[in-house]
Amino acid sequence: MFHDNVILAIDQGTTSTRALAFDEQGQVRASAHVELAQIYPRDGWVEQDPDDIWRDTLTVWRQALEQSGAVQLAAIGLTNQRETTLVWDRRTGRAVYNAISWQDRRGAGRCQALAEEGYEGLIQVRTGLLLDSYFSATKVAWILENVEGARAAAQAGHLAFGTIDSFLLWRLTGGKVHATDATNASRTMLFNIHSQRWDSELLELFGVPLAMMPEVRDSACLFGHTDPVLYGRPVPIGGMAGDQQAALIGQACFRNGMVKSTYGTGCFVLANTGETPVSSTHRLITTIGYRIKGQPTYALEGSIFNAGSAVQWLRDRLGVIESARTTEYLASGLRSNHGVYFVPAFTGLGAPYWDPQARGALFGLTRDTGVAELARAALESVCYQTLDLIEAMGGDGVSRPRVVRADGGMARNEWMLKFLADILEVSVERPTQIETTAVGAAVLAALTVGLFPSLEAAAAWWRLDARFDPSMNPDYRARLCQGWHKAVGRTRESG
Ligand SMILES: Nc1ncnc2c1ncn2[C@@H]1O[C@H](COP(=O)(O)OP(=O)(O)O)[C@@H](O)[C@H]1O
Ligand SMILES: O=P(O)(O)OC[C@H](O)CO
Repeated sequence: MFHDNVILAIDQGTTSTRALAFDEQGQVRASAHVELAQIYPRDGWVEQDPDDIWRDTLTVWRQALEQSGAVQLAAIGLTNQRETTLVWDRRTGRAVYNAISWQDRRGAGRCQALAEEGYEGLIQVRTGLLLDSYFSATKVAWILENVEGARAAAQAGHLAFGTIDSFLLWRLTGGKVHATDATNASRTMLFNIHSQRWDSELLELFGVPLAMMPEVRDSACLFGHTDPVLYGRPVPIGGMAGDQQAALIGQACFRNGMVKSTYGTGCFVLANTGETPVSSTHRLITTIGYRIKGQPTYALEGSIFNAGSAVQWLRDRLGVIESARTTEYLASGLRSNHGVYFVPAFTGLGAPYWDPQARGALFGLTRDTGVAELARAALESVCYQTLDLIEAMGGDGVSRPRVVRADGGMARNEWMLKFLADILEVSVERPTQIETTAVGAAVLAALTVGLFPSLEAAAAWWRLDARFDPSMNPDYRARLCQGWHKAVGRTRESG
């Protein structure tokens, strides 16, 4: 049935939009990507142009499909940067304001005020999230309060809210379907992760009418068909999930306790915690990993805001390395980091610290410190930050995994993966396909069109490329980790 057919995964990310065409064995037949511009209207504000997002989606779809040489497009799976918020007019399909990015901090004051009024506990219990402007609630509230006529139009039922998945689904189906999946809903701070419904009290708290909200569906289901004008015939859209949850699926982390860690600009570690949500006392997020046939599988998540961005900074701002790849050669040329630590808190520290005031710092510099030490310290910082998350998860009762599955662009760096294994004291596995986000979206769509009998069967698409085992002397490791924690402490004091 699938011979010469492909499943198309569309991955609408923060800095780029990608499409990958997968064959029935899970092999990538073709891919295309386009960079997405960010708009910075004010300090702390980050937006994107909804029409760019839509145009790029169609461009990468067409390019990938053309290159794949496939006879038929069997189904589409969507995955997306999460939390980014859009409000559009159902009558025209046009967004009433730019997409407000997950990175946008304009809702911080509102969150602070709500925290002072004592809402943190309620929000954590209902949504699994920390009260933070990272999530969608304060973004949609801002649009309703600041875009002329928005509130009245929303009350009259003309406006629709959605994260990027929902917006693309609306456009792809020609304005026929307004829905999202449970993983994306769980990032809005308006969704009750226990009842699996929009929370009326939270909607009221943020002044968001229920009529604006998309229907919440399973991550794998027939969301709708594309408008025939797009491909000549309707194509089923069979899967949707937020990008980090899609990576959990793409990494085949289907059993309770399995952990994946994605290293791109930032780093997101997710542990599958099974059918019971684990409530964190260590400032991690409880989120929906995926929902299949009405049954949610929960995950515990730790987000690090700066990982690959530390390497980018060395390359683009300091200009001391030619490419991200050279960090591997530089780091492996040293016997030790000579006490140099880099805390890349460019935009504050994420989990488990959640310190927006902290700023980046370098420690332990001497006259002998050179580019190699800086490059190595940047790579090491990503590993130490992962350790902090794994330890926080341990504190929340998630037993230390035996293996961490790593992916994302930075997982190309083998020196880093070996150091990660040493610091975590667990094995690190890298799959052959490090674009696991797209794999996850394709898996969900493939499940819906009957390529897999169950989600777990999609583990057949996961193939090991390389495994890194820990071998560092425990005392030496303990000294290194101590140095890191001292550096983080000093960074926070100086913020
Ligand atoms: N070999 C490498 N060593 C270290 N860092 C790398 C390497 N290759 C890519 N990176 C870093 O990984 C990031 C790119 O990963 P990618 O998954 O494409 O990111 P995103 O999807 O967040 O834009 C960049 O920040 C880059 O600096
Ligand atoms: O687009 P990415 O890969 O940077 O991922 C963004 C996350 O989904 C934000 O929560």
